[in-house]
Amino acid sequence: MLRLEGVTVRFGERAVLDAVDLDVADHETVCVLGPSGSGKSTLLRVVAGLQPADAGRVLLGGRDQSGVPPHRRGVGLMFQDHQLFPQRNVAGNVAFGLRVRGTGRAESERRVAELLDLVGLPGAQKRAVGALSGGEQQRVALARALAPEPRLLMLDEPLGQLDRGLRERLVVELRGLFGRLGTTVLAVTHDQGEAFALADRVVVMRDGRIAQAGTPLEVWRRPASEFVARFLGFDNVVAATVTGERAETVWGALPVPEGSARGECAVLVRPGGVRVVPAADGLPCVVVARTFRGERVGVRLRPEDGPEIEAACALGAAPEVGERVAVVFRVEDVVVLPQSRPFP
Ligand SMILES: Nc1ncnc2c1ncn2[C@@H]1O[C@H](COP(=O)(O)OP(=O)(O)OP(=O)(O)O)[C@@H](O)[C@H]1O
Repeated sequence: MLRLEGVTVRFGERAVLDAVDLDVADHETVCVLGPSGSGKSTLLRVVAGLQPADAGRVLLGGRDQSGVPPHRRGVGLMFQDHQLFPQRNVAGNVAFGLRVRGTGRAESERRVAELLDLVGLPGAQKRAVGALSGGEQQRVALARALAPEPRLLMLDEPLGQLDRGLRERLVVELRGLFGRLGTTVLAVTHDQGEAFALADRVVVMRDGRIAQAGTPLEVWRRPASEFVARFLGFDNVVAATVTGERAETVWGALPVPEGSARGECAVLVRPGGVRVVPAADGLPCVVVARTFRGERVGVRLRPEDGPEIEAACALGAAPEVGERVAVVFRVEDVVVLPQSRPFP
């Protein structure tokens, strides 16, 4: 459906997109994740035809899009601030793209009603957009983007402005909706929770390049680099030398999965794999903080040497601040990070 081949965009000396290759299959939802300034919006703008590429090609349905203006690409765009037309009511907003295409009045009304049902706002045609809540406006913007039946729907921080509860609900609804419609979606977000919940595949960007692409589970289980691991919120990362089934680190010898590549690297331990044990049996640490995280307590531990360690403990089992404990590491939660490009 969509293919980017070596797409590069430069602003002055700086490559904001640096030889990006990306494929999006029919009916697939791909979420592009990355810190501010990593080039996510620029990627969408290039695909939409709003930003020319300095090198490389964008293909839609196998056709090179160079020279094809935005309105002829058949892509729908929904921006962060959803830019509804304030002087039009809900129906006027949703029907906008249909009118531009010359759809007749009766057909347009039918389609607007159908789309409003779809986004959970049945009968809202006559409501003024200014009187809608943030979440309702977001749904209207989505209905408007879907109305011309774009072959590719692109969303830029689609839920950025909304509060957490509403975002979590809408993500679930969107995923269901895209599945039912068979829409192909390329979305951009800086929120990993949102990307993981929405996407079939996530693409993590760093400085205009793809740092990792994979299913949410693959990326979560096996971050490809220290950058990706830290971006996903994993901070238990330490320099290591893998010598076989062990990795030598400043925290002592850590067990590593069978077949891990030997040599210098960084190693991540997920907090769930840090177990607090009786003091004689592991790496001695002092508890420096406890953070309540719902069913678990995040316990911050300071070893004698090396970076602090975060453990996720069961509610009743979390040690108190100031306590002296020891920790051991579960091999299932140890990940050898093959690319050790320094962070940040
Ligand atoms: N028209 C422009 N002229 C010069 N620099 C630009 C232009 N557009 C974007 N940039 C720069 O390119 C970089 C990437 O911008 P982009 O908006 O693609 O990042 P982003 O990952 O979407 O960030 P955010 O999450 O903050 O929206 C930024 O450093 C930005 O300042």
